[in-house]
Amino acid sequence: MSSYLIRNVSVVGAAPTDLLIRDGVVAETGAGLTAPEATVVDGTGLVALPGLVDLHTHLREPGREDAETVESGSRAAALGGYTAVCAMANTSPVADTAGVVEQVWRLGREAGLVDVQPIGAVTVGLAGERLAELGAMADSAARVRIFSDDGFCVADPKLMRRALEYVKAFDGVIAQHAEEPRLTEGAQMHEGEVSTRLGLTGWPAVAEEAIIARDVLLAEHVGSRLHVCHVSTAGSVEVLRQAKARGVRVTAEVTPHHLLLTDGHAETYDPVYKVNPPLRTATDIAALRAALAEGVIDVVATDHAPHAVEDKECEWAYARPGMLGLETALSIALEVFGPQWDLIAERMSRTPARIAGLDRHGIDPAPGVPANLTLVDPAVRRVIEPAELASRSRNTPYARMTLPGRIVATFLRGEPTVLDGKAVK
Ligand SMILES: NC(=O)N[C@@H](CC(=O)O)C(=O)O
Ligand SMILES: [Zn+2]
Ligand SMILES: [Zn+2]
Repeated sequence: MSSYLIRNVSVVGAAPTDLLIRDGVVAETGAGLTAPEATVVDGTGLVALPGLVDLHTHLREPGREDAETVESGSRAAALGGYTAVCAMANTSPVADTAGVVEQVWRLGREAGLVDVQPIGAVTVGLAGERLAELGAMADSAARVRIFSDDGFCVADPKLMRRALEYVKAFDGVIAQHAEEPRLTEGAQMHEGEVSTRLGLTGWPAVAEEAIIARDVLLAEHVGSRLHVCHVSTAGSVEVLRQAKARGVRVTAEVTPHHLLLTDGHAETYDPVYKVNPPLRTATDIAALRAALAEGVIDVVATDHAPHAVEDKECEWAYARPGMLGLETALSIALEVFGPQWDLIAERMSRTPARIAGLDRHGIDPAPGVPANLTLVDPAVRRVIEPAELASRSRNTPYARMTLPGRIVATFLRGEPTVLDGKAVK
């Protein structure tokens, strides 16, 4: 195995030091280290973070390899500073058996660019009718601990209760896409002033908040772990705040786009802004930012949702919801929060690693720690060019925007997956 000496780097915002990476771990830290055999990386002006961990990634394989593969999504993740991603189950076939989650896990190992941790479906075929083989997925080589029907809500409260009870045995967690389907029939965007003006059917905030309120009560009742996907409204934040104050075992995520973009973008009728849950208002954004800073929302998760051109570049009503996220998430975090490195490490690495049970990730670089880390240049501002993204899809809402921060290098188990801002393989 090769060794790397990163010189003069700031670890999570602290005073610059050297980091020696050898045999897959951080071997030494300190000023003026020497290691003649090591490849030297100049870390001057760079910040080292524990490798980012994404709790919510759509990799599209198996089934929609034209939109993304485990390999292309892994490369996008590494370029975005990630060392681990949790792959959502809404593939084709659905990841609802030990066989499919093992296939995704194996493809992740073969690509070797990030650790791919499959998420298992809660119900067979995401149909919301009967529980999938949760135990078999947990016992498989993929060791699934997060289960989600993401894309759909587990709307039936009895099924949700049984799923929460079932995963308690192995400290699993149910990640809920909170959307009461009866309240969002035909919905095209956030229900509010803009939807009224445009005459588009609205997706009301209460459709999300009602499910979160129900689910925190269910999680409390059975003493199990709930994770809420892509929280998007100020009202949801209040429900979560109260539940956490009561000691309910609930965690929550917010996406970069819900921290930055409003429903006003729908006025362009550009389907790149169509997403589930929909972009909300400036008031919601302010509440989500405050909640993330306080810890009422635990993590930033990308909900990276690649879609092929024909599914996205069409009339708004027919376009699939979802947007890319992996290659821009850190830049959006910097845009929104500035160089609050400890907050960024906490919300994008340490806490998501803990929620996913990925015990070799989310640990700040220090002697003896697995060398899963990323180097960020916060001084660079870059223009986002969709054609330059590693994702197979192009549906970024940040096209031609200038954003702060660039990932210079990413290391997975001591080997670079990204160097000089470029994927190594
Ligand atoms: N977020 C989205 O708008 N779309 C996701 C599904 C989901 O996260 O609900 C997708 O799979 O495309
Ligand atoms: Zn979802
Ligand atoms: Zn999703």
